[in-house]
Amino acid sequence: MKHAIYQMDVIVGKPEQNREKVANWMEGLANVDEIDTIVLPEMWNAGYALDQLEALADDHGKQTIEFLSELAKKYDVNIIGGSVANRVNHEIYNSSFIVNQFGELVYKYDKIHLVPMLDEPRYLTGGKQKDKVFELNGTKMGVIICYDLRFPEIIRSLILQGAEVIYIVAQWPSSRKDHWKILQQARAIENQCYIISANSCGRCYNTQFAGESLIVEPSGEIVAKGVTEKEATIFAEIDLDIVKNTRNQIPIFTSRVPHLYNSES
Ligand SMILES: NC(=O)CCC(=O)C(=O)O
Repeated sequence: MKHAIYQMDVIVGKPEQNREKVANWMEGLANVDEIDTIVLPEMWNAGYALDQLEALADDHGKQTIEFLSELAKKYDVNIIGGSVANRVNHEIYNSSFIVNQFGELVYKYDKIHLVPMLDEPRYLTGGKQKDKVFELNGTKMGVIICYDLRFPEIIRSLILQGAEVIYIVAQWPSSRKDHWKILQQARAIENQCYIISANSCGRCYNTQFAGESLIVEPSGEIVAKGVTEKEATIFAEIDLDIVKNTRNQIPIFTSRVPHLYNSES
């Protein structure tokens, strides 16, 4: 599966301009014919203009779904639609929409863990649905949003549902970029899966976002990486046989003893 990740400098508070930016980026992908899946970052419609989201959030994700569907059909690609500010009645969620190459919405995920350091709990509502895997081209996958990366339980849950690839869409700050890299490598190793991340790279008020979007193999090796704090397109092909081989060589999923784990839930 060939991927193109958009490490985007999101224009804060300007959904229309950001949609135009994404459309132009796709238009400019020289080899779009060969790409199977596109990945966008977190909150790419409005950025972290949290105090303006009442006016800027997409109503029931309608505009976003329509926009992503059209692009998916036009370029014959699956789209891991990053996430957008999404108004559902009186609440605003940080929601990811996944669209397949036929333009069909295959999954929606609302970010569960809201970030106190970015004031998200004041403006957003946390997702209430349980995480689920989705399928693209016959492969089970999962998506999480940024801060979710700090909660290993959510990725393990997706893996136990059969996911072989986990997408992380993010606006992760430069100030904690070591965590960004190390946590992704750890999640890839402990779950023997691919981790594919799209981070943003610009500034929002006083926060600089790190870029450094990654593709990490099940061994923890980084096979592709975006530049630091600048816009970039990261191309990488993943080989799902590597997941199977890794799981055969170090069979952690048959060695697990779940009835001895003192789970909280
Ligand atoms: N957008 C985010 O969720 C940022 C997460 C973050 O800053 C952190 O986990 O550290």
